[in-house]
Amino acid sequence: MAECALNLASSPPALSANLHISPTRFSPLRRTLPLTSPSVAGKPLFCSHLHRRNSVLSTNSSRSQFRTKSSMAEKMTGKSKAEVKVYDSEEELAVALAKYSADLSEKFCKERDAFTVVVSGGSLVKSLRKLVEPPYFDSIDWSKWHVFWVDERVVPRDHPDSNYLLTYDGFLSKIPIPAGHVYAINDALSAEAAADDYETCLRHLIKSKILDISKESVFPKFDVMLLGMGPDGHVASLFPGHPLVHEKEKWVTFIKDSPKPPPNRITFTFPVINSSANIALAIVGAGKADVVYKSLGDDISSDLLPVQMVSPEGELVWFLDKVAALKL
Ligand SMILES: O=C(O)[C@H](O)[C@@H](O)[C@H](O)[C@H](O)COP(=O)(O)O
Repeated sequence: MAECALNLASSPPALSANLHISPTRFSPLRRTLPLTSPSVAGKPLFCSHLHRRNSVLSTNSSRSQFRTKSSMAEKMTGKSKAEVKVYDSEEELAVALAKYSADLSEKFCKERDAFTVVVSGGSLVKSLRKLVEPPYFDSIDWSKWHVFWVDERVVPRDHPDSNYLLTYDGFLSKIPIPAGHVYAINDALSAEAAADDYETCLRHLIKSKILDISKESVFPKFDVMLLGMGPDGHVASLFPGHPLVHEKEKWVTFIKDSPKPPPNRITFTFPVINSSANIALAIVGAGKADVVYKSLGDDISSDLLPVQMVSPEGELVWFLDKVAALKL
C-alpha cells in the first residue's frame, strides 16, 4: 500500500452581452502569520515513499503593498457562477492571483489548519511568482500548505518535461513549505501504477484529515485548484474529445495518448476537479483568445470543451490578461 509518500483596464476590452464589467479595486493585504518551523521544499513527498525533512529555505522579509485594478464580470458556466476578471497585463494578473491565493490560504489555515493547493503545469507556474514576494511571502503560513498536481507527465522528476521540476524551480524552491507536504508522483512507476498510487495517497490524506472530502460528491475536496488552460481548451490532462473527460469513478487516472507531449501522464478526473472548494483558471496570451471566446462568449456549441466542464462545488474565477480576453 502506498504511504503518501484586467488594470482597471484603462481601456477595458469590449465584452459580450452577457458579461457586465464593473470596476473593482483590490485592497492591499495586511496580515502577519509567523512561520512556525523553517523548513525546505527540497524534496517532494513521493507517494509511495514518505520522506520528511526539515531544513531552511531563503526568506524575504521586506513588505510592500500591492494595488491592482481589473474589470470583472459574472457568468454562468455549468453549475457554477463564474467570476471573470480581465487584467491589463500578465504582471497585474500575477499580482491578483497572489492575493487570491493568499486570502484563501488565510481562510483555510484558520478553518482547518491546513491548505490543500492543486497546481497545473504550463504558464500557471510563472503566474505564481508574486506569491514568493512581499507581502505574501511573509504573511502566508507555508507550513500549512499541501501541494498537489492536477496532472503530471510520467517522466523522471529531474526531466525537463516534469511538472514537479517546473513547479520546484519556479515556486516550491522559493518557499519554506515542509518537504513532506509536496506530493509528487512516484516516477518509478508506470502511468497506471502512478495514478493508482496517487489516488491511494489522497485516500490516506483524507483519513488523516489533511484533505477534505465532499459531502456532496464523496470525492476529495481540495481547498483550491490553480489551473491553466491549453489553446485547445484542455485542462489538467483532459483533452477535447478524449474519453477520459467522461470518467466518473476514478479520482486519478492515466493517459497514454496525450495529444500534448509527452504522451504518458496522470491526471485528476472531473469529479475530483469539480468537487473543489475553489478553482482559479489563469489564462494568458493572445494564443488563448479564440478558445476563451468560445468558452465564455455567446456562441454555445453542443460539444463542451474541457475548460467549459470546469464547474466546482465552490467558486470559479477566470483570471485573464487583456490579450486573452480580446475577443470577448
Ligand atoms: O502538464 C501539462 O501539460 C499542464 O498541466 C497543462 O494542463 C497546462 O496547464 C495547460 O496545457 C496550459 O499550459 P499553458 O498555460 O502553458 O498553455
